[in-house]
Amino acid sequence: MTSDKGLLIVLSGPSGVGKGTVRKEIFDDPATTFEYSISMTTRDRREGEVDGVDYFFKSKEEFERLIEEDKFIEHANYVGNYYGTPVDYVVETMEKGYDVFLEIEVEGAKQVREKFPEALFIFLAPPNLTQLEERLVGRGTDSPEVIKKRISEAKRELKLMNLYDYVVINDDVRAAKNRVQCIVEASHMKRARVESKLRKTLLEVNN
Ligand SMILES: Nc1ncnc2c1ncn2[C@@H]1O[C@H](COP(=O)(O)OP(=O)(O)OP(=O)(O)O)[C@@H](O)[C@H]1O
Ligand SMILES: Nc1nc2c(ncn2[C@@H]2O[C@H](COP(=O)(O)O)[C@@H](O)[C@H]2O)c(=O)[nH]1
Repeated sequence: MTSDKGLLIVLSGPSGVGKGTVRKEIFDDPATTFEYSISMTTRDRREGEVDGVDYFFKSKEEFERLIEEDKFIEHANYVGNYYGTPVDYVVETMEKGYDVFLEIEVEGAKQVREKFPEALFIFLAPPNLTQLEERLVGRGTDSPEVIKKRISEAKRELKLMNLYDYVVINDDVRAAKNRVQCIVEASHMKRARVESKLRKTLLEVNN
C-alpha cells in the first residue's frame, strides 16, 4: 500500500495554453501543499527567467550526459531543445510523502505514464486553436517561426488529450486553477477509499 507516499501530478498540454500561468496561480495559493519539480532544459533563457527557479539551464552536452546517466524520469526534444524531469528530486520528495507537480509536454507525459501508471494526468486544453495562437503571440517570448512550430506541435498534442485522466479547459485562469485543485483533492479521496478497502480485505484474509 502506498498511503504514505505523495501523489505525482502531471499537468500537460500544448505550449501557450497557460500551464505556467495556472501553475503559478496554484502555487500562489497558501492552501497548496504540492512541491513543484523544476525541469532541466537546453533552451536559451528568456528575459526574466532565473536558473534554478524557472528551469535548470544546461548545455546540450551536459543534458546528454545526464540522459546517459539515467538522471531523468522523462525527457523530450521539443522544437529543437531538450526538456527533462530530474529523477532524484521527484522520487525523494514523493518518498517523504509530498505530492509532486510536473508541468511538461505530451511526449514526456507519455513516458511518465509508463513509469508511474498511478500518477494523475491532467491535460490543459485551450478553448480553441485561435486563442492558443493569440496567447503564444501575446506572450511575446517566441519568434513567428518558433510559434509556427509550437502550433504545429499543438495540433498533434491536442489529438492525444483523450489519453489523460482529466481534461481541463483553460478559459479562465482562476477557474482552471480551481478545477485542477478539485481533481487532485478527488484523487486523494479515491486513493484513500481504495486503500481502506484493501486494508479490510487484508484483515479478512489474515484472520
Ligand atoms: N485563461 C487564459 N486566458 C487568457 N490568457 C491566458 C490564459 N491563461 C494563460 N494566458 C496567457 O497565455 C500566455 C501563455 O501562458 P503560459 O506561458 O502560462 O503557457 P504555457 O502553457 O505554460 O506555455 P509553455 O508550455 O510554452 O511554457 C501568457 O501570456 C498568459 O498570460
Ligand atoms: N517533457 C518535458 N517537457 C517540459 C519540461 N519542462 C517544460 N516542458 C514543456 O516544454 C514545452 C516548452 O516549454 P517552454 O518553457 O520553452 O515554453 C512546454 O510545453 C513545457 O511545458 C520537462 O521537464 N519535460
